[in-house]
Amino acid sequence: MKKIAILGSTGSIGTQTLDVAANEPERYQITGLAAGSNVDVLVEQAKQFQPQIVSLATKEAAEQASLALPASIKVVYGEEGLLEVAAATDADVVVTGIVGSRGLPATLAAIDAGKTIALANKETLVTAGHIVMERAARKGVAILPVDSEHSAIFQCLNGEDKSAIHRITLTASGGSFRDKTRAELEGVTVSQALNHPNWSMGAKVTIDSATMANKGLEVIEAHWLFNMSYDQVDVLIHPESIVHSFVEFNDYSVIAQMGLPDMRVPIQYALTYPERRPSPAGRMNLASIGRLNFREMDLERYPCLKYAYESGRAGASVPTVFNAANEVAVARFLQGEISFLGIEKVIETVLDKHSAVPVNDLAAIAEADAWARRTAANV
Ligand SMILES: NC(=O)C1=CN([C@@H]2O[C@H](COP(=O)(O)OP(=O)(O)OC[C@H]3O[C@@H](n4cnc5c(N)ncnc54)[C@H](OP(=O)(O)O)[C@@H]3O)[C@@H](O)[C@H]2O)C=CC1
Ligand SMILES: CC(=O)[C@@H](O)[C@H](O)COP(=O)(O)O
Ligand SMILES: [Mn+2]
Repeated sequence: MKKIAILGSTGSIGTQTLDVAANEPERYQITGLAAGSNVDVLVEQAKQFQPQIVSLATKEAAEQASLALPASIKVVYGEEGLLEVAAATDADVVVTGIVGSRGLPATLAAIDAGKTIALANKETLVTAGHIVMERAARKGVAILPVDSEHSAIFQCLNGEDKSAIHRITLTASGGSFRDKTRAELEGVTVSQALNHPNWSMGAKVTIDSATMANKGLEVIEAHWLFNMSYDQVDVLIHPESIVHSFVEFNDYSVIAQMGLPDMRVPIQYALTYPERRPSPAGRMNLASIGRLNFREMDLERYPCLKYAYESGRAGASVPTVFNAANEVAVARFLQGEISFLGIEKVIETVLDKHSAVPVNDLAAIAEADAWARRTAANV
């Protein structure tokens, strides 16, 4: 029986994790669930999975949930509540399905408590990859990728010697505007941007996918997860999202991982690793897909990816600033405050204003993050 705590249980990753668990209920026990404001969904989840503890973002939301749940389920709230779900249950694995760098303290708390991390929250590694990876290594804790591309690379690398890897390639669908020119991006709407062609995901990652900032975050995530230099991490446009990523070895043999775009496969693999189990996902039929397409990435078309590579290579506080500027810019776009092309403008302006500083501890990360958020809010 695998015991699981889920941070962000009401979101896209969280609900699909529970789908995986419900598919083989005898194999999983849900020990904790943390959500933001969606009380109704959290209460339903708690009634079905009977965790030891649930957490919501605010006291009011927690009080509402308490009224609907049996006394056997502890209800907590706020940052402390989130940390309690991350670290204080007897979970073996913590699934990090929260959005943004706000997931960092809970991820670190789970590592400190010796929990295996099933990592979906890529911003955690972008903002503080050196701290997270060092802490996990010191604690002997595994960080298993949930992000589809990184799960693919993880599966392709299975047991291979790192010195045998030439490079890894992350595939990118191109997002909701993959067939539009830059000129056509003027005036696109939020609802158009939220219409991803292949994946059904939360709003932030869907917008990141359209700007290609998502692939930028993923390049930095891959750098940390697989200890690769930025020259070894490539990106290729693949509109069908069937080849989830691939590894090229020194002998020029290439191993790719494929399947229908369904996050329940990488989520489940992080939960069952090193075992494979039948999953609730559909089976791929290449004959009916017929054709797979690939095209070169264009950094002029997708400047957010260029900024991500530059930020990753610069290191120090720059990836933290890139991530925070992007988070604020996406939130401003979703609120109708700035245009779609305004997202890249905000990131570019914040990066231009920033002078890199060392970020050796969490206080320095928090300072760089806060500076970037303040600056991005006023561009
Ligand atoms: N969705 C996907 O397919 C993929 C996602 N990822 C990554 O996974 C992460 C999650 O993405 P996704 O599931 O799409 O996001 P969603 O927006 O769908 O879900 C976010 C979750 O976080 C919860 N949350 C918000 N605020 C708080 C808080 N203060 N405390 C605790 N929980 C909170 C939300 O709760 P509530 O709704 O109750 O407010 C919700 O459960 C992101 O980093 C994303 O980049 C990576 C690969 C694929
Ligand atoms: C499903 C997943 O892993 C997302 O992060 C995905 O990467 C989005 O697709 P694109 O970034 O390829 O559009
Ligand atoms: Mn991904």
